[in-house]
Amino acid sequence: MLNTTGSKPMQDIDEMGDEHIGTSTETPLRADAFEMDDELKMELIAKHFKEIMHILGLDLSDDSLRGTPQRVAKMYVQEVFSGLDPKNKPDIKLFENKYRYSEMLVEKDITFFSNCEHHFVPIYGKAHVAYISNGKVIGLSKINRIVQYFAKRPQVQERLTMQIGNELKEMLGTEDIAVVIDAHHMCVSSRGIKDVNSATVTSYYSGQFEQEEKRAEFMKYITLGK
Ligand SMILES: Nc1nc2c(ncn2[C@@H]2O[C@H](COP(=O)(O)OP(=O)(O)OP(=O)(O)O)[C@@H](O)[C@H]2O)c(=O)[nH]1
Ligand SMILES: [Zn+2]
Repeated sequence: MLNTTGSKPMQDIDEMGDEHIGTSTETPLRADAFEMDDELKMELIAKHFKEIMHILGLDLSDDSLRGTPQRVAKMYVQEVFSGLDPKNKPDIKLFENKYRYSEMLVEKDITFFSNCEHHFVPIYGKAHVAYISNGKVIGLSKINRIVQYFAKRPQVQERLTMQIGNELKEMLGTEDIAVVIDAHHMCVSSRGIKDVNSATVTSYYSGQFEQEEKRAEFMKYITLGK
């Protein structure tokens, strides 16, 4: 579901901070989020980032700083926030479960890097995912790709966890999905409270994973060897 505040022109950035209380697990995007192409987005981000650097008092004629606005713009659009755009969603083909494998499949220790939407600093950690096939099987690397796609957005960990869970549920046509994310937020470690040791754990359980026994089995696998 798209945020309907997006009917405003993109230039109207002073009004982009409108309060919008959504109940969805979708990332709150403006309706016109993809009207600009990536080239124009990078050009405008670079322009505004240059302004931020200028306001901070940095000398943009310095050799090392001169290219930074363009580097940041490219990094935002093509790398760290590329998962905002559905055109970058991984193309995933499923297979028939011809082996009739009926136990859970666990893809664990998927390293990801995301960014906190409150401070725009990194969140990094591990995602552990499991599903029980309802006839369809997914290539292993595609599970990692789904995690990376949703991580490459400004995020809160709860939403990241649910977006991965919901996507797998829909794609695989099974209710039986588990996602656990164990992550560090640099907004907690490098600033603010500056706690370098705490970690945040979130989970998504549906279908058979709502049973204590299945969760315990999943937990056993993700802690194997630790
Ligand atoms: N629930 C949740 N909170 C997050 C996440 N990432 C960051 N936060 C928190 O979002 C909150 C934002 O609080 P504010 O009080 O508006 O921000 P702040 O003044 O920078 O707060 P401090 O970090 O305590 O200095 C902070 O407590 C962050 O730790 C996340 O993924 N999930
Ligand atoms: Zn933060």
